[in-house]
Amino acid sequence: MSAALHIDGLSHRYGSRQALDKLSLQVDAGQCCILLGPNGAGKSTLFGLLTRLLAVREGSIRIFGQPLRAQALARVGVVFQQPTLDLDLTVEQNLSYFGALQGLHGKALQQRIGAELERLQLAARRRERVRDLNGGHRRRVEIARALLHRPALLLLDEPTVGLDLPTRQQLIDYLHALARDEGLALLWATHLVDEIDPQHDQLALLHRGRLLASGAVAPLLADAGCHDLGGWFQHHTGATS
Ligand SMILES: Nc1ncnc2c1ncn2[C@@H]1O[C@H](COP(=O)(O)OP(=O)(O)OP(=O)(O)O)[C@@H](O)[C@H]1O
Repeated sequence: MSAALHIDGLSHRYGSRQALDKLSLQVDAGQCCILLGPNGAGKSTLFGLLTRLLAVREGSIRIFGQPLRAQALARVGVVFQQPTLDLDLTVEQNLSYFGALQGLHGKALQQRIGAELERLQLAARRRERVRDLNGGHRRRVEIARALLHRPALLLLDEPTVGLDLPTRQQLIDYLHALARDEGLALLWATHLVDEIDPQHDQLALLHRGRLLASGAVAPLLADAGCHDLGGWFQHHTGATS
């Protein structure tokens, strides 16, 4: 079976600045891959390439074995770093608009909206304007929207930025459960090691555009002679997480 996401030899430069350098990475169905990297590591550049905001000039990206075209992107959900909801529309209107773009209509669309809002404990907020929601609720609406068309691969670019600790923890648990219980493949960019589930997650450490290490947590720590992920991150990047 093809990997959910297969990246091979991917490079990208802005003028003379090499933002990504021959990155190869694979994420399988049911796997949560945490893409760790300090500021400027190349995480947003990678997300730009994965979502076709940037053109792939060197290397390749395949989604379930397909090249990165509209058909393959239909199986992908994305939560960008910056919120992209329309604040003057209600939760339902934001989701309806997006659902229609994904080819969902009528009863089926209403059912999908109801189901995702219910799962994220947002059903009571359905008719509220997004402007009236707090940051944690807005993020949950964005996640509901990204899952509306039942993607098999979910891309998350620092999804917990700006949230308080309890809200962050709820989201972290919810996202991990999507991989563990529902078989989604997740690629989740962050610079916070406390978002990692050391038992189940795969790690990919990006630094100055290059993949320094990847794999399961325990062998990576053992290889580097480190006892915890904070120390491991610092050992490789010189940065604190
Ligand atoms: N549009 C651009 N033009 C020129 N250089 C850029 C551009 N976007 C990013 N870069 C550079 O490319 C490198 C990778 O940046 P990128 O934003 O992908 O990193 P990041 O890991 O997402 O960082 P952050 O966590 O700060 O968002 C950095 O050196 C950055 O300065």
